[in-house]
Amino acid sequence: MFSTAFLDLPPLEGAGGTVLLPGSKSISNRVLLLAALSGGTTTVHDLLDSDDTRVMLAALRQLGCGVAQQGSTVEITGLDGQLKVTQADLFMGNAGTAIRPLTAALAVLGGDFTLHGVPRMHERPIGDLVDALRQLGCLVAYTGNPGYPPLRLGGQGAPPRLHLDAPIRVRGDVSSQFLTALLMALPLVARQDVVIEVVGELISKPYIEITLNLLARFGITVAREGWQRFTIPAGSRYRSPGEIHVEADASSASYFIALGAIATGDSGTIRIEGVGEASIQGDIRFVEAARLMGAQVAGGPNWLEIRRGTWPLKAIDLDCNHIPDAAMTLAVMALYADGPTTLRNIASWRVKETDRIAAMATEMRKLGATVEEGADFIRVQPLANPADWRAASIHTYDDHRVAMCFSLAAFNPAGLPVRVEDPKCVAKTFPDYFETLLSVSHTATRHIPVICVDGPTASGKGTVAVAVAARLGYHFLDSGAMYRVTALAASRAGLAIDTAHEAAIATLAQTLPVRFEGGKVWLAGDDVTEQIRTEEAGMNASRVSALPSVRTALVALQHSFRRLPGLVADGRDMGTVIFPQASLKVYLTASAACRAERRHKQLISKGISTTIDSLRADLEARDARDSSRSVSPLKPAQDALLLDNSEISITQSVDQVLAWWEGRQPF
Ligand SMILES: Nc1ncnc2c1ncn2[C@@H]1O[C@H](COP(=O)(O)OP(=O)(O)OP(=O)(O)O)[C@@H](O)[C@H]1O
Ligand SMILES: Nc1ccn([C@@H]2O[C@H](COP(=O)(O)O)[C@@H](O)[C@H]2O)c(=O)n1
Repeated sequence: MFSTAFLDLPPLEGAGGTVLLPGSKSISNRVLLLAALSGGTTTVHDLLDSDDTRVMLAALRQLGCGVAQQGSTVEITGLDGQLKVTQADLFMGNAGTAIRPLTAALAVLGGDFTLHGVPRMHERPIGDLVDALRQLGCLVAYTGNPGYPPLRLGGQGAPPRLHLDAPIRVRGDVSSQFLTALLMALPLVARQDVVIEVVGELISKPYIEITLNLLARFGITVAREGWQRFTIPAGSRYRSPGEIHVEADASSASYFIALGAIATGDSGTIRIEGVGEASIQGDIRFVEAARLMGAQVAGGPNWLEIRRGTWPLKAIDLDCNHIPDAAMTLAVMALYADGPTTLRNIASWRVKETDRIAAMATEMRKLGATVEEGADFIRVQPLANPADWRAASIHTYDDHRVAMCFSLAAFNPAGLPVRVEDPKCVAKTFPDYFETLLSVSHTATRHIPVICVDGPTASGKGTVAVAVAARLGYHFLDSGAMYRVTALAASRAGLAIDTAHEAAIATLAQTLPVRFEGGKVWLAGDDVTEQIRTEEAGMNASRVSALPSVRTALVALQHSFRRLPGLVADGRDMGTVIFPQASLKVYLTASAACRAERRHKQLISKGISTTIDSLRADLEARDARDSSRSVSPLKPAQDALLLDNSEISITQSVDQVLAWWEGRQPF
């Protein structure tokens, strides 16, 4: 997951490949609660691992359920319809799919519970559910603003006396989650037939279909008359199915369906696995909307394949009540359409993680689009000409879907980058979204930004480059380590490091079995991280690096680090030879005395005893060889910015490099 303050997506062009999507949030949290309310143990496979499911799992543990997790498989040992713990303070984060059904289930079971969440959760309405629960006879109190969490349930010792004779009326026109909550809670008390009547036009019916489908898997068959009246039969009782698989998330699929429709088709198709035409999720109908806009979509029961069809995409005017979450993706697709697109019946967007109608309109305007918004609709004019597009920094409102949708703007025909602020907000449903997107996206190499940090020995290049890469979410190339590993491989092969063995060492370098993983360096299965860090290894690296054929042999390996979303490379010739077109080149230096002192401290801290004088002599000898060799000598690139950090801290050095970088961004 990218935990950086922002993620700069370079302009993207093509896309192709297979994506495995995380489990559906709606199904995951429903299944967890149903398993918790059932008796015995339910093994849940392919569970989504996200903020919202973690909130639900934490609550279930607090309530006394058994929870054993291994990867994406979780075993829930349920409560069999009886509370084990009758008092708890439950943190619900911003998970609507957790707070609503838990409120209903705990309210009908009795006990004394408080449920609260993050500030945005306290702005999300729950009044219609509370009204329905109060009709039933449950004790529910608002401890903050009326109509919104936090809530206190019960608190009077004895379980509530429920009035089940009359139909329980609940509004269905704000959120379908209130009806879902009742449908999941009332089987716990169905000593007689329990009837729920929906007041107003029920929105988001497909989510109710998911609820009914899953209830059936757990032994509850609800009788339904249209979408207005639901009856839970007397004697209903939760029965665990033993094992259950969670489908991949159909709304997460929408970004990749859109990707297939937008990205140039040369790179092939986008294949989505884990969800397909047999999905029980309503958002699978996003496929129909994408086809209307021109996407070519083929599919099987649990897979989809998408490629670009009509281009530009076709503008649509669509009632999106059946796909409220996935419809946000259509709004960004509309930027690539041949006319204005209107998405209607989306009032529920206003009460989601943020006011999504306002958020989408505001952020699309930053990209240059003309957007009209109403209480329950949004109309987007396409950005027909490349010149209409603007590079924008997209605010994401702690809303995963805003972040994911706007990543698709990186395919703009103007070749502009897009900044996504707070990219970790995708953790709500799809923690590895950006990694997945970038793994199937392509762009011209020249679009992938590179920052070069060159300079003499021990000037702090590695330290600064690693920190800059971490702040930007970029890859890191330690080119010196390649020369160090090559020298080690040569000595392991019994090759003296001299011109007589240049060809043999170059051959070795060309197929060097080196791997850089999690801060470690591996040579053919050996962890050589520490071994290559000695002063002797540095000196050998300097000798090997003076051999021209060895340098040539290592070029392709260094270029292979230039991957999306960007690279920070440290070495001696990053800016002069390896990445001469780099977007930013920094030549980092410090006085020899300062560098010798730093290296001394570094080695002493590792328990290696040495003297400052000998280190200074070594590093000056190394710099002299590196600067005077015939190929790729150490020197600042003509367009490098010089940074002498003798008198400044690591943090100041990093901030300076980032400030230079920011100064070159178009946002
Ligand atoms: N202002 C500073 N900027 C960067 N590094 C500093 C600074 N002050 C102290 N250091 C320390 O200097 C030491 C040398 O840094 P580092 O190993 O990153 O240098 P390098 O240039 O990559 O070395 P080499 O050329 O051997 O690869 C580290 O222990 C680092 O913490
Ligand atoms: N781009 C580079 C990087 C390194 N070298 C040589 O390798 C030696 C070790 O490098 P460190 O950065 O790990 O200290 C260095 O002294 C150079 O001789 C290089 O030539 N080009």
